[in-house]
Amino acid sequence: MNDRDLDVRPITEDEIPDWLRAVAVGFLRSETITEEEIAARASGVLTDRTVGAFDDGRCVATLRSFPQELTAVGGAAVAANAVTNVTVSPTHRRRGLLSRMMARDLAAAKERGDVVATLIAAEYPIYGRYGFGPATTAAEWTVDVPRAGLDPRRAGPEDGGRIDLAGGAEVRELGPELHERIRRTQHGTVNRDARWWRINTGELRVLPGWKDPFYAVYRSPAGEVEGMVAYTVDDKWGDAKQPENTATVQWLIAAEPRAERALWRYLCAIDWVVRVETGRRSPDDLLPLFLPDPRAARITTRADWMWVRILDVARALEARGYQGAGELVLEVVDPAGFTGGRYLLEVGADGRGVCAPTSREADLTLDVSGLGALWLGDESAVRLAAAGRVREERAGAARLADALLRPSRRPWCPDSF
Ligand SMILES: CC(=O)SCCNC(=O)CCNC(=O)[C@H](O)C(C)(C)COP(=O)(O)OP(=O)(O)OC[C@H]1O[C@@H](n2cnc3c(N)ncnc32)[C@H](O)[C@@H]1OP(=O)(O)O
Repeated sequence: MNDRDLDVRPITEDEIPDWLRAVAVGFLRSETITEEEIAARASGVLTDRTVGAFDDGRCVATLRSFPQELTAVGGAAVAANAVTNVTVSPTHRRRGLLSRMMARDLAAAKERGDVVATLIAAEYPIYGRYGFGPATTAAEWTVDVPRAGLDPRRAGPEDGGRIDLAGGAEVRELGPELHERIRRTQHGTVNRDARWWRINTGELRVLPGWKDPFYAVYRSPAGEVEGMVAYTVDDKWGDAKQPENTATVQWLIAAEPRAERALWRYLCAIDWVVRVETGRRSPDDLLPLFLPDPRAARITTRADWMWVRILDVARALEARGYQGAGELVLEVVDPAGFTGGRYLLEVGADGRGVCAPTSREADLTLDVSGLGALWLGDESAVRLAAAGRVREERAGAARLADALLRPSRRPWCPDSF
């Protein structure tokens, strides 16, 4: 059969198990997955947004999307089309199946009125061609606890707050409200639905090998829940029978810096723990500043994390907040035809922007993927201009773009999806 004749189409309920097996093949896990896993994963599949390619009845390519809310700079949530489970079986690679699935999914998102599409890229070179740009950076830190300079006699938070261990059910009860508060202030975060909390507290097992983490909750002096962490600890002993355990953070969220500080210090003060692995944080995370010796916290992994594809330039630029006031004309090149054109962005003294098509001369010309990289403020227009990825049509325009677009803190997307 010619590949062009392979059907790329939404799957039916009956096809979900085959489709899930194809995902497992594409991600090099195994072709056999348990009935329990199929049942748990199937509950998250929206069949009308789940496509597959079928060859002789066998599913050989997969992609699905789901509705998501992404926090823009300034705290507003925009409607995002989150793309995930992208695979093409090794037998059918490089014949255009991903391009066909992606074109279809992005067109549907545009039609629906989503402002952006998002994804976590397995490999850097895959998604730029579809207009996605790397929009957040993930930094994983390792804390060398004995070098951090913390007082080993310390008993707990010095600020009058307290830390309690919690069970999964309590996390499902307290976590969603806390996270909702946090995501309205942190650009780059995405919503966590009830399913996320069930999966991440082990109530819904989508992958084999779940190990119950410890959960700790920080309450402020007034008794308000302000922070939460999930972490596991390994079991390692040195030759001289000294404990050498590593605490690995699954996720740590905090509504206030004091909660963040208390939780990091709590982790660094657990007896036996000599190393704390932080999991995905922002490169400008506060963690090192909470330690007497900040050099004890090193970034050990750093890479692009969430990618953003702008589907509607005007709405995306109006949804976010800005630093300072000014005007900028952007010529956005979008070969896929979703949102290309020349736009005038006018930012007022209140930090809000108005954006509309214009016939004025452009200040900057950039590909829509470049705008995706700039939109959450992680990337710099000056940097992209230096690398030839943004063209300055007027001297100083990239510097002006940075002054408007880059907030004082980096975006952070703690979640994988
Ligand atoms: C959001 C997520 O789910 S991320 C997970 C992505 N999935 C994986 O990494 C699993 C393993 N890999 C795969 O399943 C496949 O290789 C995929 C899905 C990445 C690509 O699927 P394919 O059907 O081979 O891609 P397709 O043939 O449509 O390629 C389109 C273009 O992208 C290029 N391309 C595709 N994958 C890659 C890659 N990994 N690296 C570099 N270029 C790539 C192709 O060369 C082609 O370029 P061209 O148009 O210049 O010729």
